Amino acid sequence: MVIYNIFVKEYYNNMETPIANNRLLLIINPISGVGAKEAIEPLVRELMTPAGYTVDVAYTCARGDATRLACKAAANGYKAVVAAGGDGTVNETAKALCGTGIRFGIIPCGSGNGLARHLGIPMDLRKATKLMAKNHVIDIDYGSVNGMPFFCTFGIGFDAAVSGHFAKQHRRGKLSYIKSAISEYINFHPQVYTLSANGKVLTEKAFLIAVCNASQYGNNAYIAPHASITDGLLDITIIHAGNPIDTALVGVDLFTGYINSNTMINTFRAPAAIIYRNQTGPAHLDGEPVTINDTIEIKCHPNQLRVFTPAKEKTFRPIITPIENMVSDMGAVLSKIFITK
Ligand SMILES: Nc1ncnc2c1ncn2[C@@H]1O[C@H](COP(=O)(O)OP(=O)(O)OP(=O)(O)O)[C@@H](O)[C@H]1O
Repeated sequence: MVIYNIFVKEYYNNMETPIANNRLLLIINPISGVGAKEAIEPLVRELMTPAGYTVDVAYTCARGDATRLACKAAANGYKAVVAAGGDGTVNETAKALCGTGIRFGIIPCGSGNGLARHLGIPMDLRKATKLMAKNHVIDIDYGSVNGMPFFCTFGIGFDAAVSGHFAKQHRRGKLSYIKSAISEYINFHPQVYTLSANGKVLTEKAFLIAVCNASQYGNNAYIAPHASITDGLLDITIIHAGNPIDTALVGVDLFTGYINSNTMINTFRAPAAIIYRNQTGPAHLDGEPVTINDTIEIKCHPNQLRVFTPAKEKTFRPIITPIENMVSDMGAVLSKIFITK
């Protein structure tokens, strides 16, 4: 912790004078995911320097650091900011960059990496960095909930309960998510929500309501498989409360990409929505637990964040895309083992 504090202090000292050239700030969250982070800094220097960037590096010490660092970089004329972490780090960093035109890069090393996966950014760290070095960018939408931005998904109900449980775990990574989901399911009670969008109002007892800018929660769990991140709309998925067999089938469809055809689901697109519930309670923004009001105002903000992405956008195909992504994940794990050896 002391070492990381020194890193942040050094970075702030270096930023006393405004910088006007092609500076890139790499923000590394040392506790995200389960992998070691030592290789990231040299990798980014090696690949982004020939791409025309001068690389500065800062490590986060606590929640909120990535936002403070990215704000400072924006104020000091940095041209690109890269977050190495999971969706929480991506959220904290990206929210400081919306509307600035500063290029935002993701090196996915979190537990879920939902936004990176949606954008087609490789899970292999070298491949993800090589992709940034190609300098291809698009402007993506983001969503807000009572003024708080999210880039991947926002949810209330079961997914919020899982993110609350996950945040208390000492170990991060996929396995901790699975453990949290099982332990929350046992005591979970669905609530009644009233949702108003596109001039219609509906009231129902739901297992969860997910509002999606991107197609997945992370770990290839496709809660809105056909969501576009550049259409100015949010995909709203309501999962009805059902019995354990219904829920298990929704779970299967979540990973095969067929959730939209499951009879327990109601899904639609809207540029904005309001959800009412009986009381203030838990929710999650990009997997980070928050407590929010009984009245939840949701909006889409089109084309606000400039992100490094692959040049070609892939169309989602049920079964095929999940299998392709699983294979590519295995490749990333193997390459990690190979590099550390
Ligand atoms: N040095 C630190 N010590 C403790 N927490 C930190 C530190 N730096 C950042 N954080 C917080 O760690 C949390 C988790 O980070 P992040 O979401 O990137 O990883 P993850 O949860 O493993 O991945 P994902 O969100 O993809 O599931 C964030 O809320 C972030 O604010």
